[in-house]
Amino acid sequence: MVNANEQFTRFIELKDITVKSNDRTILNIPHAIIPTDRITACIGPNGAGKTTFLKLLDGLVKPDTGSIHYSFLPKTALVLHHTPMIKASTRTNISMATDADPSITSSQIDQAIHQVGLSALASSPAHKLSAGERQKICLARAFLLKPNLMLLDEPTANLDPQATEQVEQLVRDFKNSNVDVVFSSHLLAQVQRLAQYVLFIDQGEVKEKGPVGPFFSNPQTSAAKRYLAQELLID
Ligand SMILES: Nc1ncnc2c1ncn2[C@@H]1O[C@H](COP(=O)(O)OP(=O)(O)OP(=O)(O)O)[C@@H](O)[C@H]1O
Repeated sequence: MVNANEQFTRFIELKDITVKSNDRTILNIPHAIIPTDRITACIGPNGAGKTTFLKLLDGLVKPDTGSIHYSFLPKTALVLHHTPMIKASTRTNISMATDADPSITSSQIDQAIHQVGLSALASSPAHKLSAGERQKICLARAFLLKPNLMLLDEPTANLDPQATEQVEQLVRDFKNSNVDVVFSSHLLAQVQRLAQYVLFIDQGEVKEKGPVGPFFSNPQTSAAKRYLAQELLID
């Protein structure tokens, strides 16, 4: 059931979710709603469970208990950080999306390369590109799969400010072309720039959630207060 104060047009509802690994509980979410009609950020300390959470939404990780209800027919694309490139051109790496969807056309590939700003590097060896350029390859490949929900795990990890800005703009472009986005990040300023909604995950639990503004100005839980204070020290 959706909280009466929070009217979402598209959302994912989790009930009684646990994800375990070797008897260790990695996620424990009795109930949570993730609005996908707005850009949603997952934040929390290292090892909190953010990547596992995104994999769960993607279906890559199956819950040990509980259920996930999508208010729409999900077609997800998950982009993990540190995705390796094959030793081939940018275009070939992006074309690998056709393995998952053979109906992708050559002109759609060109369009995706153009959209992420890699036209000049289309023939360059992908494994020699910068971290930012490689991330754009991953985003282009994911976008080609025509998802309605992009799940991005730390999409600007290890990127410089200029590449970060470009990737953030691509995320906005995705949203503007009706692709919902849920992303994880350790960059609080980025979350405030990009997201409208935030989920604070700590020790495998969604400890706090809500619109970005109130979360940052007035966090409710001691765990979120502590996390924000510590992150701001190193931001
Ligand atoms: N395949 C796995 N097998 C065993 N343990 C795992 C596995 N994947 C994740 N974990 C554990 O689950 C916990 C959550 O990991 P996860 O990568 O989801 O956290 P995170 O919040 O994304 O961390 P970070 O911010 O460091 O990327 C960690 O303690 C991790 O060691």
